[in-house]
Amino acid sequence: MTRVVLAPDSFKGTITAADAAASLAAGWASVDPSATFVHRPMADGGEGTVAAFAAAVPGARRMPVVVDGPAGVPLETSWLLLPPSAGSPGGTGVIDLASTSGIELLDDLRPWDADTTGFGQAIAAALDHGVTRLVVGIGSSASTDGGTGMLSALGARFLDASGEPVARGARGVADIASVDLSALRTAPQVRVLTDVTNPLVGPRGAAVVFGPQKGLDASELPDVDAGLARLADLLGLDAALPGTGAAGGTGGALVVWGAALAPGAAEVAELIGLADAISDADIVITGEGSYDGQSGDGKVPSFIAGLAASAGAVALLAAGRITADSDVSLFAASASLTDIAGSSDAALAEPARWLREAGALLASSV
Ligand SMILES: Nc1ncnc2c1ncn2[C@@H]1O[C@H](COP(=O)(O)OP(=O)(O)O)[C@@H](O)[C@H]1O
Ligand SMILES: O=C(O)[C@@H](CO)OP(=O)(O)O
Repeated sequence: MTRVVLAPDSFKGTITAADAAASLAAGWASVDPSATFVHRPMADGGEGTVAAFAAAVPGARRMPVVVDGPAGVPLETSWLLLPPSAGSPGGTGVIDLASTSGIELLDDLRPWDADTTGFGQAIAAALDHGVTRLVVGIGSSASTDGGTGMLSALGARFLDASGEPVARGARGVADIASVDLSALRTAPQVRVLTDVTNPLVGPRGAAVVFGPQKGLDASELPDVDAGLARLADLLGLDAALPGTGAAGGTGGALVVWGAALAPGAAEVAELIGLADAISDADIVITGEGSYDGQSGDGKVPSFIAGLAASAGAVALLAAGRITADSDVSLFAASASLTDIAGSSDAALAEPARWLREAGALLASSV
């Protein structure tokens, strides 16, 4: 009897990690009906982080909240309440920025006006509930506001040269002349799961690397980058610190709030007990939308491959696409939905169908 752990990341824009895991399991079972399955949908701090905790932690409860979404209109979303524990008698609040201020919540990109206010409002709701610990995931954001929206929702004030509050979003960052943190709410224990380790500014910074996917033109990047650099100066933040550039600079804002940043995949794996789940597994299947040259250290698939290797389990990969510059040598076998479906469009259109096929293919390959 084969013991299979399913631990994919979400396939951004097409299928959640939980649904990807279910499809892979169904495909595997069609070839190997006696196999047993443990579902551990993964996340890296970006989209699906709350869902990963919800799937893995008994007694976790979704807490509805209405926030100012990235489109500039109210958004019904939720944060997750984990039961009280020895280290956190008031319970733990899990919030991911992707669910409150994420790029997937937009029909049309708003690079200058989307902001992270909604994320701060969800954090405030968890604090109001009385949680004594926060786990927050950042990534998949719609904005490059340096986390000013989040800090504003927690009591900070960002003022222009005349002492007036600046506009929300990246638009206002350039106008910030002073910052008033006197009414900023006190942070409890906060663990931040960052999906990338980029610094706040410079050629690998939040604006230059992630601004274009949010809709910024190449010609606009230097101004946004310079605004973030000035903001870091005003906040006394080290703009070179790894992770400060996650989610449009929200990583940096969380450091200012007193939080510790940690690479998301490893931290999510630890918090959902993935090593335990893998310890007696024969096979571990992971995956993500695009397995490419950037899928190196820290991303979900390579991290899972390492965990599988240390547990003596066979690691397998299913990805929407697998690019030529990627390293698949970490896996005993891999399956590309694009190859199985015959085209990228087909793979994008029916991810669950092709993930079932991938599960069957992988089961036949070992
Ligand atoms: N079902 C799919 N088939 C083919 N490609 C996919 C599929 N789902 C997602 N992708 C590709 O993966 C990209 C997202 O990559 P992903 O690894 O999920 O996110 P990230 O890089 O932010 O962690 C999408 O832009 C898309 O091109
Ligand atoms: O939100 C962002 O700015 C980036 C980096 O954190 O997210 P993603 O890696 O999902 O593109």
